[in-house]
Amino acid sequence: MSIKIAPSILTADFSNLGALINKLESGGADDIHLDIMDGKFVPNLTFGPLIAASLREVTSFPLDVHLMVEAPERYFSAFAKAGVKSLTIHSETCQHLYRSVQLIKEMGLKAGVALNPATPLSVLEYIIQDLDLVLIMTVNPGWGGQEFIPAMNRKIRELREMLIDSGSSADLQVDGGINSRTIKAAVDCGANSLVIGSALLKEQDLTKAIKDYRSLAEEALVGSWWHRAYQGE
Ligand SMILES: O=C(CO)[C@@H](O)[C@H](O)COP(=O)(O)O
Ligand SMILES: [Fe+2]
Repeated sequence: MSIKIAPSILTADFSNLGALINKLESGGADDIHLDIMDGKFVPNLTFGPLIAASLREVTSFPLDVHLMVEAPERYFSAFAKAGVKSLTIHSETCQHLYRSVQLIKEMGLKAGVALNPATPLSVLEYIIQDLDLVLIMTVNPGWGGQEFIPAMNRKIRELREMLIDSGSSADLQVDGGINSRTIKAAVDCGANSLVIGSALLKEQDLTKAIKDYRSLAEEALVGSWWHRAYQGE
């Protein structure tokens, strides 16, 4: 199981997005995390598939889409046409979560499910084997720059146990408030994919910052309780 660093561009200077993406790519990030908000499921409003398609023009970097929108199925095909790699939908927004996951996979994309802080892991019980990624919200969705909710570490640990028990090698992604103070405990508990927004984008030297975050996370991974379960993969 490898560590993945997925910068979120939510707090970026949007007048200069192409240049930022190129810097993150050459700086060694694994994916770019795109936060799509509809002003309904979450109060904030961001952008949609057109921006994803424009970014696709300037980079071949994997685009990882986090859909914080009601009835997300309405946008699957537009994002697929925009050339994104993965779509992560919130369980709270889907009447038919299983069907929505299948639709994403039928479009040839990786499928993820995100859970708000208060949503129990039990919603994943009968679907976990179909997922490429599970995203644990470690803040309330809607804005960058919030504080990590400490109670989420137990949830991360319990989800990692579920993934191991079901033989799944899906990524366990954490999103919200990840920084140099919180990254170690999140990986210790079971996270391997780290969305980092404001803490990363405030750095002058993005290459160094990505490298430093990766080192902190890899060190925590090697010392973690769950690392050995994936050896030999
Ligand atoms: O999905 C979200 C917020 O809803 C995130 O992707 C944040 O944008 C991460 O930003 P930081 O908490 O790292 O600043
Ligand atoms: Fe996100």
